[in-house]
Amino acid sequence: MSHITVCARFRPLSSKERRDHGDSVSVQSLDSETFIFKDEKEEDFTFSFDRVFYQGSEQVDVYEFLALPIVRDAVNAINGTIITYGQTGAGKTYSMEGPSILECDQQKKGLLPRVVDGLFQCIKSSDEATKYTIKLSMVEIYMEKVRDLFDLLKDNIQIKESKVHGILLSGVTEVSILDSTEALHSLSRGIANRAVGETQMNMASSRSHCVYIFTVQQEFPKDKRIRTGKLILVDLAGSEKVEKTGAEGKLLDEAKTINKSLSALGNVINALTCSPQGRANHIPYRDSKLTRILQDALGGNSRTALLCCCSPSPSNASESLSTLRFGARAKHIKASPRVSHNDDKYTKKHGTQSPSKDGSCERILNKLTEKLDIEDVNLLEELFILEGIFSYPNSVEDLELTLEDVALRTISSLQEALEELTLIL
Ligand SMILES: Nc1ncnc2c1ncn2[C@@H]1O[C@H](COP(=O)(O)OP(=O)(O)OP(=O)(O)O)[C@@H](O)[C@H]1O
Repeated sequence: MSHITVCARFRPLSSKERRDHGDSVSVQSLDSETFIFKDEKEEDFTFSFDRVFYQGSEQVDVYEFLALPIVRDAVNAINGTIITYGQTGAGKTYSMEGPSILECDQQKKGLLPRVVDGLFQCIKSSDEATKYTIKLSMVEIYMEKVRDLFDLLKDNIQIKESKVHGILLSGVTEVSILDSTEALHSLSRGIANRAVGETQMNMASSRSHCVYIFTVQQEFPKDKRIRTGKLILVDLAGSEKVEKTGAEGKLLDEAKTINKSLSALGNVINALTCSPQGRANHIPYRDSKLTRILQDALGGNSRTALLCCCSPSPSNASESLSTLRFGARAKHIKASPRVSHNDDKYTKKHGTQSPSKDGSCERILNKLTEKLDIEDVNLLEELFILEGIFSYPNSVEDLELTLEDVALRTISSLQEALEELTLIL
């Protein structure tokens, strides 16, 4: 079963497009899921998506279909990702933010402010005893560097991987948000910082990927159990081809980097799509910062929604066609979301991922082989794998993450042992 929701959205014609081509459009609706698209050579292509939002569509419809199920899941510790894809000017930011985060009429509010409202509404209607904490981080990926939008001095954030928390942005600012108003002010601050950075670097927002990360933590007072759901929204850089931008020098470098990271995204999607059922083949997440940040999101423990934004005008037909093809390919991703417990017992029970030993394990085991029986070594190896200690720390942060992983797993083992004892007594 596929857990990626792929939708297409056509924005209204712009005044320039109207001037150039009058009211003519390349898209002919068949129903709410299927349409015929006419390319530059007047050839017809039929596309089917989970939902198609035509020119007159409302922001609320996009939110309710695409985002609301993911928001509900995030509050229940299932990770979620919402991505807007398309050429510059296709409506990605309009769909994501609306005309403005802080000041815009209710009807035009974009996904972000609606997601914020949705999160707090879900929390309000959930079990009162459960304690929720929501944190927000905002980063921008520009020229393969990750910049903290709440602290512009942190302009080269490193991406780390923890067995418990999955993909992490090392040292990124996390802002605690207590209600919708506070969240919107924080988002607006991040967006304003993005503009400041752009001026500093002489760059346009369409040339970078903007990533919004909401971390929703649940604490159950009865047993102090903690579950975390991560909700990531990504407003991608424009997907137009390099040659069409007519770029030179720095602009050409930017365009190439964007194309590289978007094709890395395409390659990851392809690898996931082509993976034989139940067989783990190599997924090239490490080929770009974007795919690395989205690793958890695309690879399994998440629900993902992709909004393919297009211009309906014949003047943009070739770019719209490539956006739609990207979406059609993504539709084949197979992923199974799971609840993010802060231990890996679930994974073990369900057998979705088994830790593999890497060089550090091998090094220690080789050394031990010299002194111990092969049976002892085999037992140790089993222990390594069970404990999931398989990454050799190459920095203090890595070491801290590994220790935290082990500590959390130990705590949860103790909790489980205590539960079992309580049942016996
Ligand atoms: N659904 C829509 N309804 C009304 N106006 C829209 C819609 N989508 C986009 N627009 C308008 O079209 C223009 C371009 O949209 P937008 O800035 O969202 O594009 P974009 O894909 O984010 O481009 P960039 O890559 O430059 O960020 C804006 O003026 C926006 O207000």
